[in-house]
Amino acid sequence: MHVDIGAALASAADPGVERATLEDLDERVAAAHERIEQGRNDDEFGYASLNLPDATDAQTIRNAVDPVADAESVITVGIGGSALGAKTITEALAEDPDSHVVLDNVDPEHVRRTLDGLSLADTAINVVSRSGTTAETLANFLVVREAYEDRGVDWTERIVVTTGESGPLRALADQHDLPTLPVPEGVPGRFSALSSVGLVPPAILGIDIEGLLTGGRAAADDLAPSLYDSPAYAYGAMAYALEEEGAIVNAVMPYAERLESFGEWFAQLWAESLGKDGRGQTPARALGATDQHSQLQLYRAGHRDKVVTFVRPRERADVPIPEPDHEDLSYLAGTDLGGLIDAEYEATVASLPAADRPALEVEIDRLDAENLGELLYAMEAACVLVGELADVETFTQPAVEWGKNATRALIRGEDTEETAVIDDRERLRIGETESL
Ligand SMILES: O=P(O)(O)OC[C@H]1O[C@H](O)[C@H](O)[C@@H](O)[C@@H]1O
Repeated sequence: MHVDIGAALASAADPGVERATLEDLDERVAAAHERIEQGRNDDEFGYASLNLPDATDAQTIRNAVDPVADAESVITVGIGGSALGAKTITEALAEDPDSHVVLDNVDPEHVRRTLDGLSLADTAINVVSRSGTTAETLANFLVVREAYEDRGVDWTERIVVTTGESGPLRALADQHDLPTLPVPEGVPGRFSALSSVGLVPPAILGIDIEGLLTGGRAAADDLAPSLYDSPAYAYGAMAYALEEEGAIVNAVMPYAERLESFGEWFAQLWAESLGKDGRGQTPARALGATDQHSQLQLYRAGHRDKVVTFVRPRERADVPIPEPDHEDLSYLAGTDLGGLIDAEYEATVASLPAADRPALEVEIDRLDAENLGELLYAMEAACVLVGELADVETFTQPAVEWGKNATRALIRGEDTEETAVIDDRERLRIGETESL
């Protein structure tokens, strides 16, 4: 993996980072690296995430999924960090991307249609909740369970549960004697892709989970006390410095359909980890080349509050473009779709500094298990570095808890501080037909 920061230097873009600023920042990167290494050595909460490539035992995961390894597809019941890692990995690496279905939302129509469309006898259930208490996950689990029963399929034979030591999900797993994997100690959900939390569906679908861990290990070995020696830290340091210069939006634009969910995973990582104390880049999601034809207008000519992060695999399987039978299309003769998407990538990256707007490039060799493991780990390390530089509590998410508590109180019909806020919130309804 490598990172190119040239198009985000002040000589190329505004907002941009002066080389002198980077030199100064490099000393802070060295100090942050020392702090991160200390945390890793002590397996401290959060920092322990960066030890997962060594700490995760792939064989334990393979043993746990063995009873369901014949499944043709997997349904994951989980949300946020308990779903997005697995979703990202299977979307990128599974032979059939539709073989992994994620029920993270509780939109009833979506849940019903998803279950109706699956052959449940051939579908393994992967239930994941670090806390074991998340309402969406527990509710969907009960619905999924009943769907299996209704179709005469023994769900207890098709399931793997990943959860913590306590909580309702753990209690249910014990009660029904279900195969259960633990969540890793000291690792917040959004940092747990390279653990049982993210690797069960890939293992069931025959993905090289050992390769993912090998890639993670390679990225860990690349962490160094200078941003000039470490692609992950170079990315993190630039993201931090760009935010300081006003780039408060980070639009992640992979040039690979199979990396579309990577943008979703990155968004949670960045937002929940760094959105604190009145700061943090807002992650935006785009897909190359598709969004060149929609969002790019804003990125080149809108507010000067953004950096675009381009991500691409350098090699990919190709599809030749058939000989055109119209002279206006002769420029496509002898080319292929890979050549076209690469040309679009080069053109779009260059188009940003040409409009005085910053871009960062992250390139991996190809989209395989090792390179994906490297990419996920490197982005986690970059995020931890930004947290150190910005001096925020990277590994907590107190602002999310408010909504979770309020939802639970509403469902239970309790009067709490949160429900009072909901009752009292200001409204100015236009075109109201009837009150709820
Ligand atoms: O794994 P769970 O405990 O079910 O949590 C799932 C998600 O819930 C919350 O919204 C947290 O903010 C996320 O960080 C977490 O990934």
